[in-house]
This record gives sequence, structure tokens and C-alpha cells, in this order.
Amino acid sequence: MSEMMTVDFQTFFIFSLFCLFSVLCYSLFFKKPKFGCDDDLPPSPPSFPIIGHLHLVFSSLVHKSLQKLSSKYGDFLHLRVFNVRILLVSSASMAHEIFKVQDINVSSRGHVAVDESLLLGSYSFLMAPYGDYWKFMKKLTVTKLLGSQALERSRDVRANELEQLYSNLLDKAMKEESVDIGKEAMKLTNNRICKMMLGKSISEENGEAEKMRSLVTDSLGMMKKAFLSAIFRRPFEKLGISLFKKEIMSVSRRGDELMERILTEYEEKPEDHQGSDMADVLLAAYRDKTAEYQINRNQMKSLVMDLLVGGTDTSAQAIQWTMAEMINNPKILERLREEIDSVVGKSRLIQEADLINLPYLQAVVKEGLRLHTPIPILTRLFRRGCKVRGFNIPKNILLVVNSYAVMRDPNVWEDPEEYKPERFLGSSSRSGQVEEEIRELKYLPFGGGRRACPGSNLAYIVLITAIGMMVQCFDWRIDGDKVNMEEARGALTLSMAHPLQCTPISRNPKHV
Ligand code: HEM
Repeated sequence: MSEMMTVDFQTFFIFSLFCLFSVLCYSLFFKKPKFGCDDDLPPSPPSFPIIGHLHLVFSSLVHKSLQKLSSKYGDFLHLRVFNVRILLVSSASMAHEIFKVQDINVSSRGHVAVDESLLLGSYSFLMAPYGDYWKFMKKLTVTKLLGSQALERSRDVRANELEQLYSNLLDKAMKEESVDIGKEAMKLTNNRICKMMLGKSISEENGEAEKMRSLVTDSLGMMKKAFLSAIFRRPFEKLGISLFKKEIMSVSRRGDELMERILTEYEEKPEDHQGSDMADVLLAAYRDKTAEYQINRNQMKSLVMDLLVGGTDTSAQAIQWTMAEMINNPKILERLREEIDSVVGKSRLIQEADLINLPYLQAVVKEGLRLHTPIPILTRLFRRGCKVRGFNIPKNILLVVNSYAVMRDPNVWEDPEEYKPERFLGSSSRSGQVEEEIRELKYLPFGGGRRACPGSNLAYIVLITAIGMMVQCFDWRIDGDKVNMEEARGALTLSMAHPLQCTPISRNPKHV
């Protein structure tokens, strides 16, 4: 394995063409995967010989090209890229069938990118197959790391970071300078999660905060390559090629060194920590010889990376898109501000305790996540063969749920392309509760079923307080009339092609 060739991202597509001949030989000389007859699978749109639907799956806006494909050929399709088979789900009714009826069968994600990597490797909770290790980590994450008591304990950390963001924005307002909302949001989400996880060890003074931010940025840059590598690893390995291994391992090693240093410091100086950081909880689980599952040191470090990578960019993108919608929809912004002013007033910053009394703010955030879902494509693997809509689905086939298309499905969403927070204003009646349950089945910003995001509660808190503060304390000026809402091409998370740049104007006349 060590003498395998490694290729970088840019040369991947060119290299793919050179590989066609080899792939042809491969498909002729290697046994076909045991998928039975294609007639048993859902319909397949027209494809090219050998590469199959490669051109569609690797278009620059994958979720959109897949959405177009589904509106033409159907909401349950069978695609092929070289030898890799993919089932594509694009409607709310199919997503319901998958996450309610087939959930246990699709509760693994697929192959890992590079086994020994902490980033999406075989230690990763995010990539772990459904089994004892994943179940143990899921319980630990949902109950102890991101559960309601843990979130309560870390409230002050988040309040301090929100005040820090407010001060930065106020400073810009006084200097009449513009800010890149995405970058500010990224700093906020990164700092918040780092501090919740690693407490005082991560400070600006000792330089660890900056190292951590750059590690997260590089890991995010590597994610798309890691996902491609995970999907196409097996066929390329047979040709002696290891996709992106060198780059993935280089980021992984840096993460390993940084994490090891911080965790060792925790172990050597326990008196410096209050015992309530996430790292304390993780170390306790690692040392607990009676635990249901014995996690090793790499698994512990990998989880820290999973949480950092899973929670920062997603939340930052959601803040940016929702603020862009606010600026483009002044009436919605005005209504939101009235709600915040009447509940919070003008003499203090919005706090987490206010959220329960701010239903319109909650609706604004939910609608932002629907229309601009940060992870538009969910990937899973059929662990077992099963029957879906009368088709015999074999095991080990890849499942792609286009959650972007599901949340714009015109059969279940009225005016799906429009930003309308009112649709999320619940009713307290019984029929309102039923409506709420039905809505949840077609609302997938955090995925669905067992593998759904364990960080959704934290994410809502982060988003709601950040957007609430920005609307409560500032007016926003942009160049031109409207924010350009074009999506960036080739990004793994749904990003803005033109990052939101705007100037804050303080609403408190004392500050200008
Ligand atoms: C707006 C913010 C966020 C969005 C939109 C988001 C979205 C998602 C989605 C779509 C998935 C895949 C679910 C599936 O396959 O069904 C996921 C998984 C995951 N998310 Fe999030 N997430 C967010 C924030 C967070 C935060 C704050 C954390 C933790 C600090 C986090 C940690 C994770 C982890 C560990 C997984 C893997 C779960 C598993 O495989 O079992 N996420 N997230």
C-alpha cells in the first residue's frame, strides 16, 4: 500500500479520463459486483458507457443537477459511476420511506477515506459503521457531550463568545467598515465549539486557538476530497491508486499532534480544569474500564475532530445565508426586530433564556435552514438487502438523499423557492401538533433517522442567538439593492458564491 500513487484534487478528473481504458479492463476482468439484475433496481436515466453518470454526480452544483435529473426521471433513481452503484432519493415521500421504514438498513455511511486517518478514517464516529462503537459514541455524544445538561454548563462560554462578536461588530460600525459575515460567523462557531470542548487550553494567548482554527479550515478543505476518496476508494485501489491519501494524512497528523498535546496537558494538570469541559467527559469515558465499549486514544481524538469539523462550517454557512435573507426581506427583518425589542428590550443583549419567547426568530432560522440547507446531500450505505417500493435493493449499494430537493419538493412545500418563516409558526392545537410531525418528516437540514445530526440543539442555539444579536443591535448596509444569492460551485457545504459583505450600523445612538 505504501508505494501507491497519490493524486491531488485538480488532476482527478483529467486522471479519470486516462484511467478509462484501465477501468474498462477492470470491468472486463474483475467479477461484476453481486447486484443481481438491474431490472430489480429503480429506473436509471440515460448514461455514458463506462463512466455511467459521472458527469452528473460531479457537476459543480451536484444537488441542483441531481434535482433536475429527478424532476425529469423520477424521485427514486439508480445511477452508476464506473462500477459504483448509487440510489438517489429526491422527494419527501421517498425520504419518509427511507428514514422511517428502512432506517436500520441505511444506518451506515460507507467506506472510509484512509483507514489510519483521524479525519473520516476508521476511528471516526461520523464514518463508523452501525455497530457497538457507533452506538456507544452516539449515546456519549447525545447524552453527555451535547445533551441538555452539558449545554447548560457551557452557557457562559457561549455568552462570552456572543459578546465578543458584538464588540467586533460594534468596532466595525464605529469605523464604518464592512464585515464578511461568513468569516465572523466561522470565528464565532469555531471558538464556541473549541472552548466548550477544550476549555482554557484553547486560548488566543498561547496561540492554540489560531492553530485550531487553521486545522479546522484545512480539514474542511479536505472534506470533499475525503468524501470522494471514500466513495471511489475500492475501484481505484484495485488500479493501485490511493486518492488524496498524502493530503488527507498530512492534515490528520497535524490534528493528531495538536490534540495529543492538549489532552496530555489535561491529564497532567487536572487541577487546571473544572471537570466540566467535553474533554473531561471524553477522558473519563476513555479511562473507564467498565464502560460498555472501550474507546481508544485515536477514537477519542477523532471524535474531537468530527465535532469541530461537523459543527463549525455548517453553522457559519447557515448564519450567513439567513442574514442574507434578512437583508433581502426588510419586512421580515422589521417583524423580527419588533419581536426581539418587545421581549428583550434594548438595554441588554439577547440571551439563550430568551429563545423560548421568540417564536418568530426560531421560524426565521428554521426557514433559512430549509431553503439553504448547509449539507444538501446525505450519503448512506445499504447494510442489508431490502425491498423499497417493490424494488429489490441489494446490500452495499450507496444511498444518496438529496435533502436540498426534498426541502424544495413542491408536493409538500407551498411556494418552495420562497423564504417564508411564517410556515414554521406552529399552532398549539392538536391538529397543529400533527402538522408539526408531518413537517418534520420532510424537513431534513440535520438529516434523518439514527444517523441524524447529534449537534442540532447546539446548532439552533448558536444560530438563533447570533442572528438575534445581529438583528437586535445593528442595521445592515450593502452595496446595491439586493444580496446576490448565487450558490458557490464545487463546495461541499452550501456556500455563497459572493460572500456576504455588509456594514453594520449600530442601533444604539450612544455607540456612533
Ligand atoms: C447548522 C448546523 C448543522 C447542520 C446543518 C448539520 C447537519 C448535519 C447533517 C445533515 C448530518 C448528517 C445526518 C444524516 O446522515 O442523516 C450531520 C451529522 C453530524 N453532525 Fe451535524 N450539523 C450541524 C451542526 C453540528 C454541530 C454543532 C455538531 C457538533 C458539535 C455536529 C456534529 C455532527 C456529527 C458528529 C454528525 C455525525 C453523526 C453520525 O454519523 O451518527 N453537527 N450534521
